Amino acid sequence: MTTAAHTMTLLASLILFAGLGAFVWLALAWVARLAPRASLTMAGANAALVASVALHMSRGVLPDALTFWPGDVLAVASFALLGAAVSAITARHLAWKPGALVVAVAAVLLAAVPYGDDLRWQARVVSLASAGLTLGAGVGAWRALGSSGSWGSGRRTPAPLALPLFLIGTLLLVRAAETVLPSGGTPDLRVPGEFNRLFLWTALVLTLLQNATLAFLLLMRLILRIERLLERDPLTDTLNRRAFDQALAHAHAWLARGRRYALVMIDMDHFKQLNDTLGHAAGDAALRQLVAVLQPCMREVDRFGRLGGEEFCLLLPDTDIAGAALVAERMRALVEHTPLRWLEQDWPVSASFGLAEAEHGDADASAVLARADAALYRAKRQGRNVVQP
Ligand SMILES: Nc1nc2c(ncn2[C@@H]2O[C@H](COP(=O)(O)OP(=O)(O)OP(=O)(O)O)[C@@H](O)[C@H]2O)c(=O)[nH]1
Repeated sequence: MTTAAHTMTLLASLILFAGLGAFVWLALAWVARLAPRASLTMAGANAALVASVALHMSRGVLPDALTFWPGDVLAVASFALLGAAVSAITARHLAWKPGALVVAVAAVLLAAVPYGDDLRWQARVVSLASAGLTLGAGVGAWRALGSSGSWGSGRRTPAPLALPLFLIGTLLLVRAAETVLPSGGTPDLRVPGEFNRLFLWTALVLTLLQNATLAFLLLMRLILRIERLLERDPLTDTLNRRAFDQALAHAHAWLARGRRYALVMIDMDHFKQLNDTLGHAAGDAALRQLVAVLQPCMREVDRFGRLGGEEFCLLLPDTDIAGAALVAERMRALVEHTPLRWLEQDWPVSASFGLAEAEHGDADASAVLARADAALYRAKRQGRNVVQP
């Protein structure tokens, strides 16, 4: 049989868990400086939950004006903060406005009906608002995780990571539904009863799960960021040599299974002269501009890397040399017509292009790369600003 001591112990455990959660998130934000905005918001979500449950437990001990309405508003605020933290981690933008709006509406609705013996209206408002916020956060996280290039990483992350948020939202909906059932128990969580006992046990587990989910999302984001740093050239944000070689080896492995590919080797013309005349900073700007100008000519499946200096290479899967020539010619014309704006003057820029298509006789990708390089060399010999197959 459930006694009042049982439910009070469960409520105290909830305070302990959420309090610990708040402490850990604060440490992550202040000591480890790990996603400080999201971590602080999660600390806030846990702290609001602690305050809300503590006020709930103090009903009848502290003045009603302090424990009822403020406690309920804090409960909704806790879920609003959870939603904001999820957006800060998955979308890198602290979307606090929708949550603040829900808290404000809930606060008004809670104040609309006086707190008396029957607290079902208030329980309904708190549960529905919190469920809406949590499910909203779940949908946001699901979308952000599942979209290609999630978190700017260029690859998909498993959307089901957002599932715990749906679980918590559903539990809150059940709590709201319970208040409309004729058999529904009292919404006062201190009162002993099977439903309250079950609800509090589940809430305990889900509080842990909620914190673990957010911590896991944060870890995932960190891993993706490190992966990105490892494979990107810091100046131009294209693939670095190692990552490009990997992509190339992968494409070459598919050649045996009938999937062709072509390479476009790109090298800026007279880059040393530009560097010497305008300085290294202008050279860097020219390289970044070159990448920005070329990017619209690429498909999502193409891989673009910086091989070194002012030399780049574009890998075009499922493309023959004629297709590569079309792309390269479009790129050449775009580069030629986009001068570098430096010191309020336009400086002409151009690039040379060498092409190669993978052939079944190519032992490995370096043979294809060598042919593209040789073609590029011919393009330079021809006077530059040309495409050479
Ligand atoms: N600003 C800048 N310059 C770089 C970078 N990496 C390499 N360089 C410079 O790029 C220049 C390359 O010069 P070259 O290989 O002679 O090429 P080029 O002057 O373009 O000559 P062609 O390719 O024959 O037209 C050198 O001066 C390098 O110092 C970089 O990241 N930033």
